[in-house]
Amino acid sequence: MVTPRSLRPPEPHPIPLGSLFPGTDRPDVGVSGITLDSRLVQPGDLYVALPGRSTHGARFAAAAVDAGAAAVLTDAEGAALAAGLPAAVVVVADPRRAMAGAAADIFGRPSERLTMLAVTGTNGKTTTSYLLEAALRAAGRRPGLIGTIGFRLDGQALESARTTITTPESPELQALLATMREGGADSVVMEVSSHAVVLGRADAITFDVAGFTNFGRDHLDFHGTEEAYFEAKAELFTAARTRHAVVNIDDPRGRQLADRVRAGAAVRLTTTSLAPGADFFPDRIEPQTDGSSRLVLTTPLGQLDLVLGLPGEFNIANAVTAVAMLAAVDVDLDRAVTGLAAAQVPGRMQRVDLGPEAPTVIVDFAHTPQAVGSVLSSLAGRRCIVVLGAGGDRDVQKRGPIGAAAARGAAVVIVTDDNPRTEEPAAIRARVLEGAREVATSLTGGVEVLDGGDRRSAIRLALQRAGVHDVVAILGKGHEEGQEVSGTVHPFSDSAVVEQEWNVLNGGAA
Ligand SMILES: CC(=O)N[C@H]1[C@@H](OP(=O)(O)OP(=O)(O)OC[C@H]2O[C@@H](n3ccc(=O)[nH]c3=O)[C@H](O)[C@@H]2O)O[C@H](CO)[C@@H](O)[C@@H]1O[C@H](C)C(=O)N[C@@H](C)C(=O)N[C@H](CCC(=O)O)C(=O)O
Ligand SMILES: Nc1ncnc2c1ncn2[C@@H]1O[C@H](COP(=O)(O)OP(=O)(O)OP(=O)(O)O)[C@@H](O)[C@H]1O
Ligand SMILES: N[C@H](CCC[C@H](N)C(=O)O)C(=O)O
Repeated sequence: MVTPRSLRPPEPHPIPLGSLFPGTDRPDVGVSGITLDSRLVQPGDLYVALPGRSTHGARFAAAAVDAGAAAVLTDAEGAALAAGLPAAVVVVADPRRAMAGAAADIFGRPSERLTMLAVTGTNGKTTTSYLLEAALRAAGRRPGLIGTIGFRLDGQALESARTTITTPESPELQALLATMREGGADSVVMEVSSHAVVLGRADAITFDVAGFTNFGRDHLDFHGTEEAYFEAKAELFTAARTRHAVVNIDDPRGRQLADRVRAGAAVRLTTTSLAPGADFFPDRIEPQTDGSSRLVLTTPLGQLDLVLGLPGEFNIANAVTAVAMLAAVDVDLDRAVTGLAAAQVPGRMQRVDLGPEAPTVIVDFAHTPQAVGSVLSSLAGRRCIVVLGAGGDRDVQKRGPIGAAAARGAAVVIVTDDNPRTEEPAAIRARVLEGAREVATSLTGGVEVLDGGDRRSAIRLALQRAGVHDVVAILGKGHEEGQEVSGTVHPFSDSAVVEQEWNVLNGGAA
């Protein structure tokens, strides 16, 4: 079977172009779908020709029309490029913003018939979304899930080719919401990245609740400054975008956001924290030997007992945020929290079991300095060997701090490649190594910092160096099943490579 690049509801319902753009000179043209990629055009689509970083989508308008596009939406520059096309052309000042409204209308405004829950924050979006999904299902709801790992309906993966994009562009997003609604979803949990807010991907949706997990260093390549990055996230908590804000106030940006929402008085506010002083916080945390925790939460609705299967204090914070979001949309909490005991997230604090004679191996998606720090502090108490790098074509300023966070939390730091993309792998490693070495030389404990070369070799080295009582933490790629090098994605799964290299080290076949 060919995996579809994007999902659409099976029965298109054409609507007149004039109902989308009342000023158009071709109001009767019927439009039954929408896309911003000429390669994905289906007959009857509105092709949105957007200006991009490398080219203008209008250069592909002729190909889109050949593929059956009924109309083209673009800006003035695009209109000049698309002049003479045998299709209706609608010209607006900001086609990206217009696209979101048109996508919602074309697919029947599905979000208005769903309970919509958004999660944003530098780290924890995917984890919190999975916790929400598990809890909603335990409460008898049928949730859709949209995020970095993919799309799911009621716990089952939907078949669709994926990149690592967290929040799809509005045409794909609205089509997905409609597909989920037609598939019986009553609610949708989605990750909303800061890119998505700036690029208007989730415009035309008013969420019932939006949750804020935390704020740290990432994506300065896209946003330019930390302030702009914060403002992008804060925008999700305005009345045009959500009815209720659930804000974790454990970091200064969370407190700033909560103050702002409170002062604005247009959006209901619930605060969460790991400590007293918020509406929802854990009153008691009892760690269990298997990594799970028994929690008693204080909430405005009374005390709530629950078991959280995911290890790590930061996951307790994610769980508290999830519970407060469920309360905000009136889900039966006593039933919902029973789903949190068994909830798992692929590639997040994932244990790779190599047997009783082997070190403990953890695969985790930590790819920010803050996430690396949280994971390593959750493993404190045991000698830890960490394997990590940083992605190419992403925020260069986080590379040194990622190395530094690793050196602060581990006994041995093995620096390797993440997804180098179009960059020279050794140059990326050099920045991470530099950050790690700076910290290592300032510490008295004798942290060892090594250049592990390619990822397979680095994993092998870590396993060679680890004793049975040690922990090997392989960070940055989590659930990813490929490694992108110079435009090609090579199959690569950290957990599978760990198993292969362990077998080889123990005399077996790869
Ligand atoms: C760097 C970046 O943000 N790029 C976005 C941008 O692409 P671009 O400007 O490079 O586009 P371009 O290549 O110049 O092409 C211009 C237009 O022509 C179209 N085109 C191009 C070629 C063709 O044959 N046919 C065609 O129609 C393209 O679809 C595009 O609309 O416009 C595209 C569509 O408009 C976006 O999908 C794309 O996101 C890319 C895929 C991306 O990687 N984004 C990342 C950075 C991202 O969004 N990340 C966030 C953050 C996750 C987190 O929090 O960790 C996310 O939500 O995933
Ligand atoms: N609340 C948290 N605080 C700090 N670190 C966290 C938190 N939650 C998760 N992490 C760390 O961040 C990593 C990524 O977590 P997760 O995938 O849930 O975040 P995300 O926001 O969805 O990331 P991305 O935006 O890249 O998809 C985890 O593997 C873990 O190491
Ligand atoms: N959503 C994040 C994921 C990063 C994952 C890491 N493995 C990398 O490739 O940098 C990004 O696109 O920046």
